[in-house]
Amino acid sequence: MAGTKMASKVPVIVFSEECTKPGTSSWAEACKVMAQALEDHGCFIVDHPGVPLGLHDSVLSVTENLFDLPPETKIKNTNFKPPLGSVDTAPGSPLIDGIEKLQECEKYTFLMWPSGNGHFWDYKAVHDYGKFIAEMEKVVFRMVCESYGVEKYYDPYIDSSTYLLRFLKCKKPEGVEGSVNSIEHTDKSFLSYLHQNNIRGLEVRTKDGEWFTFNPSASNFMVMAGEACVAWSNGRIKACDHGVAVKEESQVRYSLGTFSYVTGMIETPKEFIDEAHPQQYKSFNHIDLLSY
Ligand SMILES: O=C(O)CCC(=O)C(=O)O
Ligand SMILES: [Fe+2]
Repeated sequence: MAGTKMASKVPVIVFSEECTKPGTSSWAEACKVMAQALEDHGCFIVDHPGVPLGLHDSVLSVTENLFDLPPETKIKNTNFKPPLGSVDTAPGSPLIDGIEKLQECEKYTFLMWPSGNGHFWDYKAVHDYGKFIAEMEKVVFRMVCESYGVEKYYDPYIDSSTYLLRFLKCKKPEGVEGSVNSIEHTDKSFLSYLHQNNIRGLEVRTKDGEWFTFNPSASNFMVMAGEACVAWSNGRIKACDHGVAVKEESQVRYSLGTFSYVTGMIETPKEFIDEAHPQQYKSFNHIDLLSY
């Protein structure tokens, strides 16, 4: 299949140059695979050959440095955004709200490292990562809009969407039998993008109810629909049920959860509504959903 490979039940879409060009046959094929995967499992994997060289290593190295900071430093971040995802949302868990904006990355970095130990590269790496995800969302959302014939909603959505990055750390303590599990949940984001180091852990529930383990790599991103996307699509798209189960002992799993959300109202396009599909969700403010 052009631009896509079915390595597993959760499809992998290769974001090659050809595939990310609207109008090509691989673009059309990817649109189909993406919409079907979102309806079936609420997720798909993007294998992105265009990840800038070194971005994966540099952003994970910032993640490690952040977790090495003392709790009294981490707690200085008073942005207790209600959870967009559901894992490790304790005060002080590192997060940057508005990762696509350089000044937000800068502000957070200086809050964490006020003595400034030459951390320009850190916030630059984090910001580059944010920009990269925001660009990926542009392709993903354009494909989604095209699949459902709702292209006119693309611009207003992209103009009002923003990205929250949560850094996550999980380690299975020595001597514990089985795996260390997080709770199974769906996110409240519009879309979530999960990327991580090489310690496996992320599991998603597929259409048939089985758990699928994400195989991490520097170029792989799990893209999941959150509850806001379900409401927007009038229930056509499913929210991805997922959790984290770390089985490898003494290994530290670092992951980056980027959650897109809209600063404003989520409204179901009328194209999703007809007699057979009556409107299921009233318009709502996305921020209100987060505190619900
Ligand atoms: O660590 C992960 O890969 C998953 C995190 C997650 O599901 C969340 O924060 O909502
Ligand atoms: Fe989540």
